[in-house]
Amino acid sequence: MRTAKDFFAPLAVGAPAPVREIPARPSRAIHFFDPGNPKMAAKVPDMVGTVDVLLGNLEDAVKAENKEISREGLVKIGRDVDFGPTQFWTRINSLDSPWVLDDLTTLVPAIGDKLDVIMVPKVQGAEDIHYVDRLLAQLEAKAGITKPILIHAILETARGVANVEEICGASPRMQGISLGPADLAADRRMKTTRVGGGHPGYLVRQDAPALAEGGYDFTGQRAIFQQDLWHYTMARMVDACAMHGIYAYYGPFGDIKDTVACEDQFRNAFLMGCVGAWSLHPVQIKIANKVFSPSVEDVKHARRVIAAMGDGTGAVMLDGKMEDDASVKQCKVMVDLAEELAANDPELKAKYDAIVVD
Ligand SMILES: CCC(=O)SCCNC(=O)CCNC(=O)[C@H](O)C(C)(C)COP(=O)(O)OP(=O)(O)OC[C@H]1O[C@@H](n2cnc3c(N)ncnc32)[C@H](O)[C@@H]1OP(=O)(O)O
Ligand SMILES: O=CC(=O)O
Ligand SMILES: [Mg+2]
Repeated sequence: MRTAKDFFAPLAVGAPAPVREIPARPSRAIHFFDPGNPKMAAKVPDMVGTVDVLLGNLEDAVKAENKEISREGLVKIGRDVDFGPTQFWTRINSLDSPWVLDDLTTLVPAIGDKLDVIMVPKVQGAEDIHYVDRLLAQLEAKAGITKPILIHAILETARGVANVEEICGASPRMQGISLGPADLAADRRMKTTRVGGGHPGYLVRQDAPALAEGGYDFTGQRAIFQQDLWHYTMARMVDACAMHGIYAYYGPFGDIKDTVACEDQFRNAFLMGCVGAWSLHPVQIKIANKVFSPSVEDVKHARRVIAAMGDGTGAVMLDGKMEDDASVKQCKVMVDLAEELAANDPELKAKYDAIVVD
């Protein structure tokens, strides 16, 4: 384990100094595209400014025979496109794959000055982050890169979940973590066959009504309540990320046509502390942008509480509810996020600016 004195030292002579704090940049939707798919690649320049993160995916969903074409496509996009306010990320192949070394040794020299974050799939423990950390430092030094490339890990193995705290704290490059429900389900031997979302079989059933003569009626209709399969993992991930000052994300929602359930899944993540989710299809960008932006009502309420609480200490009654130091802190989280997002999103800024606090 690196000692505190060494934690922020560059891991290669000539590599840029690691950041001390992960910048709070908007990342409501991490939009996946295959850089080797000409139709998707052609859409990228026009998506700049409409989405917070554009991620060129090289891992799963790219056919083995197309890995090199996709990598070359990503280099071309990285060189040609001006990303403006939009972040540019990539997802490399897994660390045990035959492609990952070429991914890193090609991408960093070619477009390392454009890449904000590298997403690493199937992370099992801190050792995986240490490997990428050192290699990135060596490649950055060799290429003369001046801004350190950050690392984002996907939580999609049972061992990764068991080690999530150490993964989050493994390097000052750690930007955040996404839940990868599809691979995680397979690795855990869950009996689901979908990409994220709920499952109708994972439920709690209303108690059977009692009979007048004693006993219970097990034959009638009873309400069922579908439960969230991902709650435990999401909660562990959010706590681990918050503890290390990095960001948590829900990952993919594969039922592209079910925009309603997608919105629900994203909203659960937002409420639990995530800052964004993946978008697999352009239709999911709008959902993420909406859900991960505080609503006008929430911002208005938060501003009222902050105003009513003065210096932020003590207790007041507002609309019949007690507010105190802890509710002010929650309201500040909401208002700070709103301000961060509005700084990049004029439409959102206009909505928040129009709020009148009574
Ligand atoms: C499961 C765990 C994971 O690892 S999830 C992450 C890996 N998966 C991915 O990255 C999947 C990315 N998305 C896709 O491949 C496609 O969106 C899938 C889901 C296959 C659907 O594609 P398709 O049947 O073409 O959809 P469509 O006809 O509605 O497309 C309309 C136009 O939009 C385009 N489009 C589609 N997806 C994207 C995208 N992600 N980024 C940019 N453009 C996209 C299509 O090419 C199509 O374009 P056009 O109108 O024909 O010119
Ligand atoms: O990569 C994402 C997943 O769900 O698997
Ligand atoms: Mg996966």
